[in-house]
Amino acid sequence: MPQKVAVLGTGKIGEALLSGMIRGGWAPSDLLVTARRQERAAQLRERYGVEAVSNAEAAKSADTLILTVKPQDMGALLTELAPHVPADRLVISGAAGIPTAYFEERLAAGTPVVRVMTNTPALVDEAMSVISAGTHATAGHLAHAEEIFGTVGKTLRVPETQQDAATALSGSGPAYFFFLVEAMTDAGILLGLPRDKAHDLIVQAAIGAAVMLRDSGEHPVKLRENVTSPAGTTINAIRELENHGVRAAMISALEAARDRSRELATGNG
Ligand SMILES: NC(=O)C1=CN([C@@H]2O[C@H](COP(=O)(O)OP(=O)(O)OC[C@H]3O[C@@H](n4cnc5c(N)ncnc54)[C@H](OP(=O)(O)O)[C@@H]3O)[C@@H](O)[C@H]2O)C=CC1
Ligand SMILES: O=C(O)[C@@H]1CCC=N1
Repeated sequence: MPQKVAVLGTGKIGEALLSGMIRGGWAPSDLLVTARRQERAAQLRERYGVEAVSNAEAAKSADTLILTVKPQDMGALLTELAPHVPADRLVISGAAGIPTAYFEERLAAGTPVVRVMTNTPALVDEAMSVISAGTHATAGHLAHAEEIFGTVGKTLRVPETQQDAATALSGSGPAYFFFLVEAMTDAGILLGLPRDKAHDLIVQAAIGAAVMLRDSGEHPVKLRENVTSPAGTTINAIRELENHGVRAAMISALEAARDRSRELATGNG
């Protein structure tokens, strides 16, 4: 019998995963979704041909439950779910910050829990999903989580102690690149380019740089040196970035994101 998977709290991340699973060949009849609002449930039914059910029904009829509500909503969801989740269900949390122990304390003894931090490039099958096992999760459970999240991009197993750092790097990471593109587009406007042209130039530079980072096998320092001609334009820009402490700002920013992930551990954030 095929494994049934339910996505509980199907918002941005839940929908990105759901759509990726369907693109990856999962039958909509093997998938269930839950939503807090009726209109959202109807939208998901219409878009994907999946059944939208209550959280309790999902817990009873799916083998794997993927919880994709906000950390602050996780406590209420677990209170609702706990009486309905048999201990043989695999529970996968996609929430930032919340440790597997939080779920284990609230669900039946022995319930396998896997924690996953994915990111929004799941929408274009370029996610980075970082996966950790809870106390009762086996190699088989991790492999099942990898099979699910592998439909939307790359996966990597890490010890759970590294999850808050992973959240700061790859979970939030796309936002930093969007922020940079926004700032560089503003710079293009200052330099006299129309916004749409500035946007296209920066986005293509970003795509080119990303593909080189992924495929060239070169260290980022070497790639940057190759762009930086003696007495040229690039070194003048780099001097300004260093003068403004951009490297230190990045380190502090990611440290702040890691710390916030730790604070979300209680689910009350
Ligand atoms: N956004 C991102 O880049 C990333 C987010 N995450 C994590 O993913 C999780 C979801 O984030 P995101 O998708 O951005 O958030 P969204 O708000 O888009 O999605 C959460 C959804 O859960 C629904 N919901 C809340 N409570 C319940 C409930 N009791 N039963 C059913 N549905 C419920 C919400 O309904 P309603 O629409 O009514 O609010 C909403 O649609 C978070 O835990 C976040 O930490 C992880 C990686 C990246
Ligand atoms: O900002 C957040 O809390 C979520 C988790 C990682 C990305 N977005």
